[in-house]
Amino acid sequence: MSQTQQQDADPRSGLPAMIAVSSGKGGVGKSTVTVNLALALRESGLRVGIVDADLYGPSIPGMLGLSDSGPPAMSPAKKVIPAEGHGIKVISMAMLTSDDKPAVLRGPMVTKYLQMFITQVDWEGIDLLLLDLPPGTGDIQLTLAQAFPLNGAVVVTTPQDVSLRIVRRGLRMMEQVSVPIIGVVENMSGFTCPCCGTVTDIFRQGGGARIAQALDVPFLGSVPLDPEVVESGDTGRPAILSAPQGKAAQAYRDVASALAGRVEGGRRGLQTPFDWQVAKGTGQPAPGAVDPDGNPELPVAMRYDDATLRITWEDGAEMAVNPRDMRLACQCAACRDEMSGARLLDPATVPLDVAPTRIWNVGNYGIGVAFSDGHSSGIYTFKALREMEASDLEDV
Ligand SMILES: Nc1ncnc2c1ncn2[C@@H]1O[C@H](COP(=O)(O)OP(=O)(O)OP(=O)(O)O)[C@@H](O)[C@H]1O
Repeated sequence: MSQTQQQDADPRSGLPAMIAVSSGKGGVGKSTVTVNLALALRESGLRVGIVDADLYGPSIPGMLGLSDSGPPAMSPAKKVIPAEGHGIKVISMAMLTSDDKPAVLRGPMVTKYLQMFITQVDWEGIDLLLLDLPPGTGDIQLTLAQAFPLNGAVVVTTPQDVSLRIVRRGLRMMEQVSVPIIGVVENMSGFTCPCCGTVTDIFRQGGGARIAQALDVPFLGSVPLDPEVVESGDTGRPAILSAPQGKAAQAYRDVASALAGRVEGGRRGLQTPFDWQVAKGTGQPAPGAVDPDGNPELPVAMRYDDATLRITWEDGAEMAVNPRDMRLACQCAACRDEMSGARLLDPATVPLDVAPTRIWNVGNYGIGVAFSDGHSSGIYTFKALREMEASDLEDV
């Protein structure tokens, strides 16, 4: 297969919208929120899939009654067919390993599995993929945020004030890789009495809303602590289905509609993913809207003419980038010494008319560029690109 053919078959293109569900620490009910949200969104007409990205502690199949689904089958197009429980398609490490064989994976394998879960699974027809992340802010979270253009992240927390610091860490990580925070969900907020339905606050109430306010992100709603939720999770029939009129089910529906509203209204910048074959003139990313109060480090349009890459930023600023300056500014390990930052690339080896042949998005925070001199390992963050405008370029 030629390089061009490979590029045409970019497995990231045509992916559904993706939302990560994360939490600063384990046991706050993130997976339970994920399955119930998926079902609530399905009730509202969306076709939803779940990627159980908690490779070391997969729990989604059990919650959807799929504990014995066995290894997944392959489609004629050689894609993995996800299992389906209560109308929700799901892929999980639990389907690939048996219970008594825990997944022991080193970093590169983690990346490989996550990429496989997203690009090698038949998600055809799915509108929205929820990614149930493992708790915390480690490798898996970063890999996903960097490799795929996540539309946003939902952070699940419990009401106690002590969660604030932990949630803040999670939000910062998402911020660093430009994944927008869709909002905070407070779980186990108040206890619902199974006899009379009265809600009693066990922890100090409203911690989730306070966290959201303190960190200046939207609050999506609270889900009560409800024995029905535990029971239904254990039996593979989530609360939305087993007690559809219950307080918890109603709370999940409220969170789902707040989430859906924010996803639809919240798309900004260039439309991602994109894989722009600059040399062939195909796949140019569709532009987003300019907003004078917008993000100065978010590109909303890119075009290439007159041997110049022209970028429009959300704040309306226009920038013209010379492709050779861009090539010489490459920060990849082949072009820069990782320790000292000194340039390893000899400018004399870069043709004066070097041009980008292909530009693709890297997550939500940058672009990868393939140049006509054959170099394609550089990543240009939006922040670095915007700063190129002001910086003195090195002598060439
Ligand atoms: N609103 C709720 N009311 C009562 N119990 C709940 C609620 N939400 C979750 N739980 C229970 O809390 C336990 C942990 O939930 P879950 O596995 O969803 O957490 P998690 O944050 O995904 O954990 P981890 O990331 O460590 O796997 C489960 O037994 C679940 O049934």
